[in-house]
Amino acid sequence: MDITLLVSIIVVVALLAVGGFFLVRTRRSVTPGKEETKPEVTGEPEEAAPEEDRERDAGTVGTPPAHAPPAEEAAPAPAEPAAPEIETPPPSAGRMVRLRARLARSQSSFGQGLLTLLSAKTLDEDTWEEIEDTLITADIGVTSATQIVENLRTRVKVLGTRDTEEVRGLLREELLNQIGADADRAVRTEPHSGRPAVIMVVGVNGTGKTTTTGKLARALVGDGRSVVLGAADTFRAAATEQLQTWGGRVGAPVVRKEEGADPASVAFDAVARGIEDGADTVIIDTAGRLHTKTGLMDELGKVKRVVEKKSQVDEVLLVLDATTGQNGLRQARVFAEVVNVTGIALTKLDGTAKGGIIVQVQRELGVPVKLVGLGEGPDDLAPFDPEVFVDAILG
Ligand SMILES: Nc1nc2c(ncn2[C@@H]2O[C@H](COP(=O)(O)OP(=O)(O)OP(=O)(O)O)[C@@H](O)[C@H]2O)c(=O)[nH]1
Repeated sequence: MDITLLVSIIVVVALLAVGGFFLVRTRRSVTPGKEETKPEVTGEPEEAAPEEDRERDAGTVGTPPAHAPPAEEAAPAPAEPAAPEIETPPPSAGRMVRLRARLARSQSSFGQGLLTLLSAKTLDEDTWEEIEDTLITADIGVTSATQIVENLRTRVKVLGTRDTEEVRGLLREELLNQIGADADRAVRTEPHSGRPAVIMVVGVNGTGKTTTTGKLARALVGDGRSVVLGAADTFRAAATEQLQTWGGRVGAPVVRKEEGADPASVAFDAVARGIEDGADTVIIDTAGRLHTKTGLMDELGKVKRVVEKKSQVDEVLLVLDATTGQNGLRQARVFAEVVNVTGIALTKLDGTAKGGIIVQVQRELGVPVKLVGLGEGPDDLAPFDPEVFVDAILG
């Protein structure tokens, strides 16, 4: 082979090899760059293909690109928040019967204990003492417990029998006597002289005032009444919100002011609003206050006096927590001195077996228990019915 031809072939092969090498390098150097910028489904594309745009508009392509407006911006302006749905609460009649099972759950152990003791073969001194202790443990109070035992002893002796049904009947009568089956327990909610009835709700912190105010408003609305609520617990902002929620659910207007406002002025305005609206009942929720704090108790007296410049106060409901026992009694005494309590709302009776507090608090204050709270549900407040109560105790 000609040397020139051989050299030419070598040069051509060398050129081809070098060219091929650069071609491969260039490709390699482009590919990773593309990989860095190319979006994955959730990445950021340089420019979306029209098809992709349509898909994105339809919301079918993953996360939107960072430079694209967020979905919320693109979406039409949100509609006005829907007005809360006004509920139609059930009427108050027969509530305690409906809640009897709950009452039986919390109170019947005490009733069953009494019945077992009374049905014992021999009713000796020790057994009678045990009966008295059982009554005292249920917070019925020593005076009432002694009276019940004395009466039962006499009647059992006279009757000469201890048939279970008869014993049950005797105990039922004695308990009803102590509770007072004939007391006037109606909450004064009726409008009069062209004005709404005015109810003030008072008590120490956490007893359930706001909840009871809300539940009572619901029950009244359920009975076909119109109600205005006064959020005079200006001390605790959450209480106003809580009351607003209760009112909103049943369409009852709530008169409120900023946190720390003068509670007397809120109460006054609420009554004025009630009169203006021709409402049936105005219920004023007041701040929880310790009965031991003179300043706070004076303030409560002032709230009542200021309201009375506008209208008489028909009902002062003292809310007592049934689980606090003797302490509740002490609170009741002090409140009664300051604001002339006319009725008691005994809450949380579902959480204690000490239902006997009803007897004691009425005896101490001479004021009837008018309402009982039997749970946290919106309709778990009932007008107090002594017979249903005693029957729940005795099972
Ligand atoms: N189990 C039960 N809980 C109740 C009852 N009544 C109220 N409560 C609960 O008691 C707690 C306190 O109720 P509120 O109404 O906030 O008490 P308040 O007296 O207004 O409280 P302050 O404004 O702090 O004085 C809440 O968790 C209520 O749900 C009842 O009858 N049974």
